[in-house]
Amino acid sequence: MGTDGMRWGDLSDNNNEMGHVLIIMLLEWLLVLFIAYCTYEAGSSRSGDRRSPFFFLKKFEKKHSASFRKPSLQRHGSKVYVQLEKLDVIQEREKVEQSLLEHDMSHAIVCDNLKKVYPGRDGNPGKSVVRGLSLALSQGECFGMLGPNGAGKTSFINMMIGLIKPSSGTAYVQGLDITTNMDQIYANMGVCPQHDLLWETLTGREHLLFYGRLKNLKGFTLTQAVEESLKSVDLFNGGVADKQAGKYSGGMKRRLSVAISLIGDPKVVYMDEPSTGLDPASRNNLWNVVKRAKQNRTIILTTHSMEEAEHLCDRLGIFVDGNLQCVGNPKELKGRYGGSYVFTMTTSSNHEVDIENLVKDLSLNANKIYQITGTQKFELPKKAIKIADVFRAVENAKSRFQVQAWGLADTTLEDVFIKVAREAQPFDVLS
Ligand SMILES: Nc1ncnc2c1ncn2[C@@H]1O[C@H](COP(=O)(O)OP(=O)(O)OP(=O)(O)O)[C@@H](O)[C@H]1O
Repeated sequence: MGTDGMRWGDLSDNNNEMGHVLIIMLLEWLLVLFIAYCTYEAGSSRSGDRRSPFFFLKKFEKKHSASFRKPSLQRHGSKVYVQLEKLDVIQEREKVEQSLLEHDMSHAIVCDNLKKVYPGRDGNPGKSVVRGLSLALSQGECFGMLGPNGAGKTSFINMMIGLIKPSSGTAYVQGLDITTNMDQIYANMGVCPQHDLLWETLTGREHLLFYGRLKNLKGFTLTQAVEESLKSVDLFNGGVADKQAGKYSGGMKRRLSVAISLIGDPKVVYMDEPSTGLDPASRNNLWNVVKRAKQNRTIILTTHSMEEAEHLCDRLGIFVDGNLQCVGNPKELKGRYGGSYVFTMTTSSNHEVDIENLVKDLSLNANKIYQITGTQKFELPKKAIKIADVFRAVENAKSRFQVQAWGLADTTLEDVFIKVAREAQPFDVLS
């Protein structure tokens, strides 16, 4: 008949290998469990994108690459670009990496090394206009994108709204990937383009009804949303809403474009130079609309107006030649890049040298920002000068020659912009 088989007591018997067998089975079980976890994680990620089964190695990989990233060389045609990332930009990139790694949903928009290269034509090399933009924007944040003409701001927005495809990298809007889930993103996105895209023969109300329907609003909800929208941009009273858009003033058209971008309560809105071409009163009106709209929405706004940026935005990024040069709130940027006073003096042109000498006496480290027919502007390092000394020097100059005007001011956002844009150009391109 059969034997009793193995018993727990036999484990201590050196004549059988049962102890070893159990240890091997335990190790195999742990290994299979780990492989199953990796396979599951690789198949389920935010936005439905597949992750590498070796995603767990990324933590080490990222740390390694971050420390080597600072100055990097890129070749485009005959030009060599030196990328010198500033600490704030590096920190923003790390924030993006962390957010992606942890599936952090507190960010409404996450751009992950977004790049755009327009293909070259007639044998010319391609044009790189967005060179690896990494940005993480919180829910409810209004982010201002500043930059000189041709910096790549519109190209960036066009990628975000699905008009053009990124050449590499991607962005996530509320966890949805712009390269694969644009249809879902559209349902919760609003756009105010740089130039008003309106039908001259349709009224303001008809525009909003049309765009409201595109956002899946129907019946009473649609009528109510249109009415609220018209009221919020001051196009409701006096029958304005039922006038053809072709008869609207520039300010009214712009306000209608902003209203269109906000209909259906989208959680993410892009505004490309919303107040361009408006007179100060219309611009103030529009700013009030945007300010009201900021609650609970993430807005990316491009602008050439420093006043607008300071007025509306929680954070700003200065974008030059496809690269983010700095990022922070307006106060931080002024503090970081503005360790100086701006001294301006206007005299007749034959006293320009006297002014240069006056400034040199105040501080040998002063920098001339510009000189235009008798008006000179200098940066004076705050640490090196006393305001009283400046006043004394100006009084002294006034006793010797005619000073038409002068001023001493703290750094403005415009000074920061000029400084950052100017510093970025010579370093970025070494031909
Ligand atoms: N479809 C295209 N093909 C090739 N080059 C393009 C294309 N669209 C834009 N560019 C070029 O890309 C660069 C960036 O243009 P973009 O409009 O994105 O800049 P921007 O910062 O929005 O400028 P602005 O402030 O003047 O609106 C410019 O040099 C422009 O000529």
